[in-house]
Amino acid sequence: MPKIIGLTGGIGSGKTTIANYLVSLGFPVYIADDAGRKVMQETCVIDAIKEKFGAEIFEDNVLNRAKLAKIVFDDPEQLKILNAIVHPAVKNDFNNWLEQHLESSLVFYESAILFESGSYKNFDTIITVVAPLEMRIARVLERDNATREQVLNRIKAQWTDEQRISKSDFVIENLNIDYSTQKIDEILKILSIS
Ligand SMILES: CC(C)(COP(=O)(O)OP(=O)(O)OC[C@H]1O[C@@H](n2cnc3c(N)ncnc32)[C@H](O)[C@@H]1O)[C@@H](O)C(=O)NCCC(=O)NCCS
Ligand SMILES: Nc1ncnc2c1ncn2[C@@H]1O[C@H](COP(=O)(O)OP(=O)(O)OP(=O)(O)O)[C@@H](O)[C@H]1O
Repeated sequence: MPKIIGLTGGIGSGKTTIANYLVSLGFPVYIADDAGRKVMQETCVIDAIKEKFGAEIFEDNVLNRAKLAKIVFDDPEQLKILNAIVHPAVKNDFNNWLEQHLESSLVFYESAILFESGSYKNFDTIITVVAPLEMRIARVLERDNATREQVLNRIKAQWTDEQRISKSDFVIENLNIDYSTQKIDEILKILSIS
């Protein structure tokens, strides 16, 4: 059974960038955002979302993600409802994915909400990526063509870096990609020894 390493960090911290580096090294990495998108195309999940949020957030049976994002990131109670629908499906999807990687010694689970969702309890080690708040916001504004308010609403739905650091085994301050990849290399050496 592989050791499962959680990789987390707030929106715009750079965890997907670091996840891509791990993939380039040949490690199996499970990307929770991608899994979320995948399971949200399953009929049972679509039906549950329609029931709770209304069919009007779908156009030609395709979910308008921006419309749903507005609803759930403006109201924590609505986000809880959506999480309760999607997260169990992602957990099931991850277990199926893990079955494909039983021969690996190390696999990674990348998600912005490892702590918030409680899934960190299933992992041996947690690596958290951090960056100054304004740097994270600027990165997401550029990447997603989002508004500052939209980014801040997502940040409000997530733990703070201080909260994450207090429960992490390793912390990478991702100001510079070269430094971050060097830090990951150091962590990998420690993990492969332990
Ligand atoms: C509301 C949705 C449709 C918006 O989709 P959109 O394409 O705009 O965002 P995407 O899913 O790519 O997420 C982008 C980033 O938003 C943040 N975010 C997404 N979901 C959540 C959440 N439940 N809580 C806090 N932050 C979140 C994360 O930083 C994530 O990396 C989508 O985020 C969603 O379905 N979220 C609930 C399910 C979920 O938690 N998915 C993420 C991992 S399982
Ligand atoms: N050290 C860095 N220097 C400059 N830009 C960076 C750095 N790290 C990441 N980025 C860029 O910042 C943006 C956010 O990075 P990334 O997508 O990896 O964040 P994330 O933590 O996965 O965010 P999300 O929670 O939205 O998935 C991307 O456009 C990425 O290319």
